[in-house]
Amino acid sequence: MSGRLATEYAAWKELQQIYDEQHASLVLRDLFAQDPARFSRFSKDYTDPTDPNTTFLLDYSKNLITQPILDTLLSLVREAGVERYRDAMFSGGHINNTEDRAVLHVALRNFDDFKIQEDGVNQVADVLDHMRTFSDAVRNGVWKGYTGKTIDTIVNIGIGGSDLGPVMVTEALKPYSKRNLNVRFVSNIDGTHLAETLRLCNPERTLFIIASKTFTTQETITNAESAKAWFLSTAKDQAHVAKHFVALSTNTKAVTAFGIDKDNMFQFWDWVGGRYSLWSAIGLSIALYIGYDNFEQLLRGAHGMDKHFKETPPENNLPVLLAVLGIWYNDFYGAQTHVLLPYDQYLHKFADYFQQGDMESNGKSVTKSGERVDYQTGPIIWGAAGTNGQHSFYQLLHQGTKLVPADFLAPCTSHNSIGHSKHHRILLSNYFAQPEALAFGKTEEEVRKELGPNAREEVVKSKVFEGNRPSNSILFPLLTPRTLGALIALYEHKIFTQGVIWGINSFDQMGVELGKVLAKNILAQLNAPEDVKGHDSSTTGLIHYYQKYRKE
Ligand SMILES: O=P(O)(O)OC[C@H]1O[C@H](O)[C@@H](O)[C@@H](O)[C@@H]1O
Repeated sequence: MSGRLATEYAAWKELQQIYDEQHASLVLRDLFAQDPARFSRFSKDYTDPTDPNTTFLLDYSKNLITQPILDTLLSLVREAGVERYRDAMFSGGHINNTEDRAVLHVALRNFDDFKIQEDGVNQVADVLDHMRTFSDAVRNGVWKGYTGKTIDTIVNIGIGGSDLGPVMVTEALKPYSKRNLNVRFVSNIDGTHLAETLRLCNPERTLFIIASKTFTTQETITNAESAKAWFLSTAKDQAHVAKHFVALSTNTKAVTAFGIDKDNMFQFWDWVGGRYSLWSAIGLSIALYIGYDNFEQLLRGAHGMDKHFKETPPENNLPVLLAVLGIWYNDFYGAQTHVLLPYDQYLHKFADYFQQGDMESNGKSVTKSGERVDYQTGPIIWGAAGTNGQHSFYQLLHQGTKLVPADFLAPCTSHNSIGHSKHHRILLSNYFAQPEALAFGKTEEEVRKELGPNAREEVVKSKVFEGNRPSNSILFPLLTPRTLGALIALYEHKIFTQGVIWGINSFDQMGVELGKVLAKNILAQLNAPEDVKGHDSSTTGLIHYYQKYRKE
């Protein structure tokens, strides 16, 4: 267990010095002008080591780096022991030290390639088989509801890691779905979410998937109980539940206590973190929606990236490169956020997904050995699909006072070539233009030339784009299950690498606990004003106001 403070590394100190001395002269316009080979120097073609047809391009030339800076960032990777930690993860080491657990989402998509020893790993193939048999039966209409009708709607009830991955992937891979099967997601405890979803469902033809690693999450269990009550209000007989409710969990006892048959439970293990679980049984809604074969392609794409991450030296290792570039801005330039900008409507949930993936992993302020960090850790992740973002927040990206490093992602070919791909050409012209505008801006001189000698001074100034705003561009042929798997794993390993450098445990989530405990206490006090005890005056006042106006 390392958990060293990142600021103690020699490479970190060196980077600080480089930043202090050079940042004012790191200007993308100049860097490109000085080096005609900059693009080829700072871009990489990825080819899946297990499948030559899965490829993408990562262009990181529009970053505020030179070769010596990148070399120093990579020295930091070596000094922090990223490769050692990576190997420990892949071999089942208990790198989640606070919970004393292995971190083995890579074992869920391994296909017997890496040798991994840990309880449960040898059951992965059986669970995948179970998922295949079940999803085939539902999709082919062999699995029937209690009145003999086929299933037409899947409702996944889960939250956090038991929701966001399946939501993102089913949206992303919609072109691979069988269009006569709907998939819906209920996550929020707000009854509105369940009520509005149930309005669209026929109890005779709906399959509920109760997805919860722990099977104790208040939102999920409450939603699941209410869904069961809704179902039974029509189906009447408890015996019919078996045809309409399945569970995805590590907690067999709680699943059977809920009334779900053990045969209808899809197992996973404590070494699968919630936010890394879409590859496990938690992906059942994905397999149902796009078919098991496509789900397997997703896993295989991720496995290809795992192999790349495990076997490639840092200077050519794409997750490592993304990680160090992020650290350069986060820790030396003081960037607070990182924006994910997919130019693909199918990826419109990508940023939401990595909000949990990144922020729950690296939003920590003590190291693995319990020391308070004296530097910034995980960034705020946000984003939206292009071009919508351009008409919303890009103003700030271009001319605001904040530095927001950006990742632009796009497919060369769209699944929807309407208008002879006219839409896609326009979309991609924006995908190419935005990083260019961010990087190179528009000088005062250029603005003056454009507006002529009579232009008002304030207008000239308002039209200047300072530029020098960094970005990565990722371009792939088509958004296939395999490519998506590779892209998700790319970001997972980026997060891993940054966590190791920051010396934190990226695999626990203690920060979600306190609010849960306080809410439980407050729930017991909501009935009467005199029950409200032990709070500050603000919390007490808020609860009293609610009690005055609520209606059952
Ligand atoms: O799958 P579960 O156990 O219901 O947990 C759902 C979510 O709960 C908490 O918010 C965290 O622990 C998340 O990491 C987790 O994904």
